[in-house]
Amino acid sequence: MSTSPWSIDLRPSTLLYGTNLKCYVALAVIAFTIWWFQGDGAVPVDVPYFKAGKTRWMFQADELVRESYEKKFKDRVYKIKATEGVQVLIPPKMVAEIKGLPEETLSATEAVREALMSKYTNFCAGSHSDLLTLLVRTKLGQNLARLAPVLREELEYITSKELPECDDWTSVKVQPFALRTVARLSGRAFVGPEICRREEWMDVSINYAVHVFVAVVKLQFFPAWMRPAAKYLVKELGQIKKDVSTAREMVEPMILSRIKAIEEKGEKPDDFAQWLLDGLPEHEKGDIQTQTELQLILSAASIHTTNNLLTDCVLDLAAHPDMQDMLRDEVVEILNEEGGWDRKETISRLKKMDSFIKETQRLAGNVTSFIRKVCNPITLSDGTYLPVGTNLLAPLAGVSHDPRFLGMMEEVPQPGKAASTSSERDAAQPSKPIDTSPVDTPSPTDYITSAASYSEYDSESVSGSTISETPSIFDAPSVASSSSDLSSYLSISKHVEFELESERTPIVTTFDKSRSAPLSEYSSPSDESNDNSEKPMPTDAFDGLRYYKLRRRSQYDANRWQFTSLSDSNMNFGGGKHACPGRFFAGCEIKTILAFFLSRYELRLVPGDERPKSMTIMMTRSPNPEGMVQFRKLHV
Ligand code: HEM
Repeated sequence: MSTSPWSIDLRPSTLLYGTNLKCYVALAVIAFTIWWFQGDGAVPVDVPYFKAGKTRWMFQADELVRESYEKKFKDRVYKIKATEGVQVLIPPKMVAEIKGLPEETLSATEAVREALMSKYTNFCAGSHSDLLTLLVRTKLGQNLARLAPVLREELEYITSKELPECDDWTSVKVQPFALRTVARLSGRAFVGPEICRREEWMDVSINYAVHVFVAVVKLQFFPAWMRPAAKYLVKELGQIKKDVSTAREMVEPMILSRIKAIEEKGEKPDDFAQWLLDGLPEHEKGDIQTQTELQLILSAASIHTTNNLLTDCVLDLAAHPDMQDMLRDEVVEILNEEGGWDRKETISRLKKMDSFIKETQRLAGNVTSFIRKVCNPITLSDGTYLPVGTNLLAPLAGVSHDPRFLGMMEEVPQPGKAASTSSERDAAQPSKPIDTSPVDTPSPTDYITSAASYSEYDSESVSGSTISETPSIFDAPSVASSSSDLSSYLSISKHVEFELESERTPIVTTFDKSRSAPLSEYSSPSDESNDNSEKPMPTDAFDGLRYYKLRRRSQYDANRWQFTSLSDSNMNFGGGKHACPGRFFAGCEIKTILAFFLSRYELRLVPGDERPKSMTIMMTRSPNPEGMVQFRKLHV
């Protein structure tokens, strides 16, 4: 019998009936009570508490984080009791201090492993995580131009099959359609056309992440010491294993035939599966299990994140018909030019759309970001001591409404002196910036970093955010663990360095007034946005051109406020070495889909409805899966 994701499937299944139902309820109550009273098991961190019940964290984390940030703490470090244990929230200026710390001191991998309970869910790229990230950032990022027409082809295919005709206004449930669309397009880039159109692939690539998430939520109801036994009550753990074996059945013949084709004809397809095969050390090329698991992890990292944003964009388009007209004009002008869809720079020229997507993400994006675990003690510049085991988060839901970080105020809090680690203190060295990479140096106006230093063109095509983020062989000991692995890794690494070098624009290191010169590209007198509405709207309002207007201010701003730019106050893609390497692909995918919709349909909310509200479960905010929008074919 199918149960809701919240129920626990106890065997035998008859347990759910008759007197056994009482037993089930009793067990659920016991589990809930234990969960409620269980200690958080967290290390003591001497910072103020924002008092709130765990259930608030569970169902209203967005309001909770925003309230705690806005009403009380803003630039101070504080903590909240969460279902995952006590979480320490750090403001942007502290993120700036610590984001460059090495993995041995501040670990993203450990934090994710713990948050996703890898011990039980097996969700972990393990020693291949650096390779996975490197390939996404470089090979996938650099091939966006080649992929764009392929993605469009896949989009035409799925739309023709799954979107109704829409000759007149037709209601469409946005989230499920968008999810299948993103899964199909991503699948095309990840595993190629043979597999991506198979329904079984669609199913596992979407549901593997769902099963991991639900398993984690269920396991959280049990204290850590009960989980080794409680895992038998969580049916999703079994589904995860099944997903891997179903995926393996598809991946295995593909990999084997590719290895054969390379040997016999030297033929190579152009997709992630091939880049991964090329990137793995020789003795792992036949390791089908690893390649299957990495494909599922890649799908989990990319499909739901991209779909959530795409769905929110479609809902915002329907709620703002004026934006539709403006974006459609831009799309028609740029994409309808000769070869528009196929040209390398086309997608990056959709600057109003870029702004619109970024604004949607600001208001509907993550509740928190920068999930990290302290592995060596850190002392922040304000004296806060973070012991080993501290769980860190950035309070994104609060920061994203703070006018100081949206170019609306001149004065922003200055970064403090940098954090120090225990080894530095032990050596009695004076406090010095730990994150010494020039591009990661906070600017005086905001803690802007990394990708903001790349031009739009480079961001779209290079897919690198900072030089310091380009992994060196020294960053990847696990990949380069033997001499043959080393040469294999080196060959990727050299290739990558070369490509980055050749496409990179000069890195801007410190804030320079000359960069504030008005940007002629954005200053056309005929431009409808070059009017008295240059000022962004208040931060609670949806202003689709907010970032477009900011980008018009100077070359510096043109880079700083792109969808893919990172900063310590705009952390929807995280920050530092682990910042999302797939954001360029996500941007390309979303722009391609929105441009396609806009050039063929008009959209509106269902008459009488408001824009469907997002839902939050713990740190995850997602669009309402029932949310409807009406589509109608444009008659041009
Ligand atoms: C709108 C869509 C997306 C959002 C909002 C998003 C967000 C994030 C965030 C917040 C992180 C953690 C960064 C940190 O801790 O500093 C991350 C990491 C990651 N993302 Fe994305 N992501 C998106 C799309 C994608 C796509 C399309 C891919 C792959 C094609 C991808 C691949 C990854 C990978 C591999 C990591 C791990 C990086 C590492 O640990 O080094 N993401 N993403």
